[in-house]
Amino acid sequence: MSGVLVALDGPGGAGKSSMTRQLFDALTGAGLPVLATTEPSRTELGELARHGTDTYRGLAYACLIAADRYHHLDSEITPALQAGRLVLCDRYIASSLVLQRLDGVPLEFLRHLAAHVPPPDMQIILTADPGLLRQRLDERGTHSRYERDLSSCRREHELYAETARLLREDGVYLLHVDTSTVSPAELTAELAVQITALWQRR
Ligand SMILES: Nc1ncnc2c1ncn2[C@@H]1O[C@H](COP(=O)(O)OP(=O)(O)OP(=O)(O)O)[C@@H](O)[C@H]1O
Ligand SMILES: Cc1cn([C@H]2C[C@H](O)[C@@H](COP(=O)(O)O)O2)c(=O)[nH]c1=O
Repeated sequence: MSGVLVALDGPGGAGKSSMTRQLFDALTGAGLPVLATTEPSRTELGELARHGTDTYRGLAYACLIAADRYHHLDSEITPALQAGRLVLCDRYIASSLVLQRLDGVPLEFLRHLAAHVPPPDMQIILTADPGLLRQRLDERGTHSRYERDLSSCRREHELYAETARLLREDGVYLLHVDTSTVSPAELTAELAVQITALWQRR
């Protein structure tokens, strides 16, 4: 039996990590065999990518992120899917199609790098108004140079909207969710219903 891959992406501060944890708790509690994971991965290569945003940029960083994704697929995601598990991945291809473009990497090159990456069975894009994202990041603290100022929040927000359109055109099942108007608990419940329905249809 094959598993299901759900990717959560969206601008910094949209709530990807919080929602991944809440969905893990809700879906595990409902008896589903969930693996929650993240990109960059928790491997040595992933840690290099996660902590290397001030050292590596542009094409080189895009290749580092892509290498980590292929290694993550080989070492963790594909075995879990083959074992019939539900994989929740905090950041996946959509993050590259946005963040690496913020670095000036051409879309065509990024698509080429992702040519052998399996698309998720469900792509969730969490979003919120850029001003609110900025406020959340200022309160929580930023994680990287991509979260520096309001103008980068705005550009990231626009690129996620464009990326959502591109992924839909490619046939990816995509939910684009605004987190500014719904409470985290309501959102978790709503997304857990959608994921459970997908799980039952697999
Ligand atoms: N739906 C929400 N409503 C209000 N605050 C939220 C919501 N989701 C997340 N937050 C808060 O916003 C901050 C950022 O959340 P989180 O770290 O989950 O975002 P993220 O998308 O994973 O960010 P990053 O890309 O920087 O890792 C945290 O302080 C979190 O508590
Ligand atoms: C998957 C992915 C990640 N990144 C970068 C962006 C951030 O600097 C870190 C992730 O940290 P966060 O706590 O989740 O914000 O990795 C990237 O540039 N491209 C990617 O595809």
